[in-house]
Amino acid sequence: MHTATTDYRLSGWRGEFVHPSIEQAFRRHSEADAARSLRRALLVWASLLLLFGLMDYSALGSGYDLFLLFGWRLATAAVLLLLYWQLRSKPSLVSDGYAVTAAEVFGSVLFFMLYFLRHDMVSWVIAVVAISLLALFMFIPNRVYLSLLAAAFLSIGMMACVAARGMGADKVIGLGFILALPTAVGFFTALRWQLAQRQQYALLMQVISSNRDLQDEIKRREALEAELKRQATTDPLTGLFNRRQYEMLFQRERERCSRLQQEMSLCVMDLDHFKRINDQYGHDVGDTVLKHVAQHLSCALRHSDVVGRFGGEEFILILPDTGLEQAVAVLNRLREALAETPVPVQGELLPVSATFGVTTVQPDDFDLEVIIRRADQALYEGKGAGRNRVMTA
Ligand SMILES: Nc1nc2c(ncn2[C@@H]2O[C@H](COP(=O)(O)OP(=O)(O)OP(=O)(O)O)[C@@H](O)[C@H]2O)c(=O)[nH]1
Repeated sequence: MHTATTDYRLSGWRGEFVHPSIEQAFRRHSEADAARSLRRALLVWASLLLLFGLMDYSALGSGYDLFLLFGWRLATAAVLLLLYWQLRSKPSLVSDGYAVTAAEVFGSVLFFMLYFLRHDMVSWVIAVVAISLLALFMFIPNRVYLSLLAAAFLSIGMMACVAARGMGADKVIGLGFILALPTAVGFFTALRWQLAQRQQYALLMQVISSNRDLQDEIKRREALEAELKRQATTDPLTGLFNRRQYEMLFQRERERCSRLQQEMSLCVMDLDHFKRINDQYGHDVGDTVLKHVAQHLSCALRHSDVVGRFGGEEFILILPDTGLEQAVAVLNRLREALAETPVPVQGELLPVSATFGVTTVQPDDFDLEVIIRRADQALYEGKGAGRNRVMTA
């Protein structure tokens, strides 16, 4: 389960997520892209600044005014390029927005200078200021209110310049209205853009989260399926194959061995005097012994052999690609190892032994019950002959 907040509500007037941690996550997510587009914009801005310097030269010729203007252009371009360079290593500058706002305020001063020094293009300056006001909102993603500050500085500065040149109050106020228009358009466009970006991000996060939940659910179901399969095919106490499973595996191995013309043996194994263990130590100890023996059988036999619990303290061993003589040798080794490995219970070492009845599966042996009965008969004889031995049938 995911504990992180999933409160994707948006504040319409701030243009941000209501929850600060979600807002931060969004900014981290979009930072690299935003920094890339801001750097591109800074480069264009710096290039235009320098390019328009050529027009200053043709209008003013060489002189103090040109040097002043060109000096400011160079200084602004340097600030913009410094920011461009900084953004490469520190894309978080785009999210906090202050450095970009400072650069914008610095760059705005050029318009005031142009207004005073380029008498040939006074009305042009005002038109360019109006366009720049719009552009301001595009330069600072996620910080629409900082853009508003920079826009206010540029607008009020421009109005002050107009007033300083002796224009009447009606002209100054008129200019204020003219500049308020692109500011309002820029502000609301940026606000809507910010909201749209965040809505898209919220959708993306919800899809990712749903996918993750789906993956978790698939994993949970796979584990459940595996567990159900395990329960359906194994004996709960020993973990060995249950009757249904070893019957199925027997048929598969029998067909495979007959196809490859290999021999195959089947053995029934029964613990000796197991009743005594139960009676003397209790049923729980008896269970512990059964688990120990099951573990022993699984480890000692080949991976291709099939070990199942036949019932009670009886086990069934299916040995593919194994003739009778070979099976007897294997089972004798198993028997000896079992007898030599007492089971530790209640601080004691409990000796355990078993009797084995083994038979070879004949080509006309199709019925497992018949084969088991044959092996069981040998086992029965082994019990009668004193137990702890391997008997053949
Ligand atoms: N603890 C435990 N005992 C079981 C389980 N299934 C069967 N038994 C016990 O196994 C014992 C089998 O006893 P018997 O059939 O008399 O055989 P035995 O005592 O091993 O004697 P021999 O086979 O003749 O050597 C009985 O006491 C059953 O109760 C089981 O799952 N857990």
